[in-house]
Amino acid sequence: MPLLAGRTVVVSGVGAGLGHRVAAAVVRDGGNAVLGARTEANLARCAADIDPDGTRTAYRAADITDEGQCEALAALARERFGGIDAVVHVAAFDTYFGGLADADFTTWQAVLDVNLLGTLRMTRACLPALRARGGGSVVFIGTQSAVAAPSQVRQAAYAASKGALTSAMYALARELGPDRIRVNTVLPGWMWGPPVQAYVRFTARSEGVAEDVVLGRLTERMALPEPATDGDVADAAVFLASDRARAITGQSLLVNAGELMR
Ligand SMILES: NC(=O)C1=CN([C@@H]2O[C@H](COP(=O)(O)OP(=O)(O)OC[C@H]3O[C@@H](n4cnc5c(N)ncnc54)[C@H](O)[C@@H]3O)[C@@H](O)[C@H]2O)C=CC1
Ligand SMILES: Cc1ncc2c(c1O)C(=O)OC2
Repeated sequence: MPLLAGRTVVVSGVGAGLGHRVAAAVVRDGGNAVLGARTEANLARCAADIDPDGTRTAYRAADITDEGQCEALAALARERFGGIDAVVHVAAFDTYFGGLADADFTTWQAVLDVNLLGTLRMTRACLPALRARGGGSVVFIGTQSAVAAPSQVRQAAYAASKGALTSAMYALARELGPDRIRVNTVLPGWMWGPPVQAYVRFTARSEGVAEDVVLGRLTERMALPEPATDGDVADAAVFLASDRARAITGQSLLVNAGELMR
């Protein structure tokens, strides 16, 4: 049987990068994907791409800083597909990098409001539906920067927001375990998708070096020759979302081509 046959998975933060890949993997593996993000045009494009017939996707604009919009996304899943089996939280404020000395704490608060509280808001909105199914799976997307000195600097707010999410996972795994709701985290490292591709292009151009040189610097610390792609991270997320992970909860899974191994 396909991994997600008959299952409905809510995906937050469906833009050009990981969210699109998770949604695609859900449909590929036989599930229904309910897509949320702030920009409806991106959602329509994603749905048309992964499900041209429109039978296994539904979408609506949902900003995870707004509780009502989180609840509306969960309601859409119930209306369209009769419930929720899993939620994968991709949405994140991941573009802000700045040092502590010149920190603008208003921005730092916004990072926490999206990455930490937004993810928890969205989780809460899905809880009644997950409970009604007799169990389910919650998948957070963290970052390797939350668990080790990263290959990036000037991102204390971002790393802290994702680290707090990983910590919340432990408490929630215990809290929701009796209802057979599992809570796990995928920790990507440098993930080869549109945002990192744009970073490599930008850095190569601004330093006047070839893109291969910049990519070489990123992969230097990895055990494997190439970085993980957003598709690799999506595959880990749909595994954790599926019943094949039925005995796995409260766990962090690094998907980073072995970057921290040496
Ligand atoms: N790119 C990388 O190498 C890494 C990415 N990550 C994490 O992976 C996930 C996906 O990242 P990418 O594919 O790189 O970037 P992305 O830009 O595709 O993903 C973030 C998405 O969240 C959306 N979003 C932002 N604020 C939102 C809000 N308030 N409500 C709803 N949606 C909102 C954005 O519009 C975007 O579509 C993020 O959680 C990111 O923190 C973690 C480690 C490395
Ligand atoms: C948003 C983001 N971009 C790039 C990277 C990370 C990240 O969290 C990370 O942990 O390692 C590389």
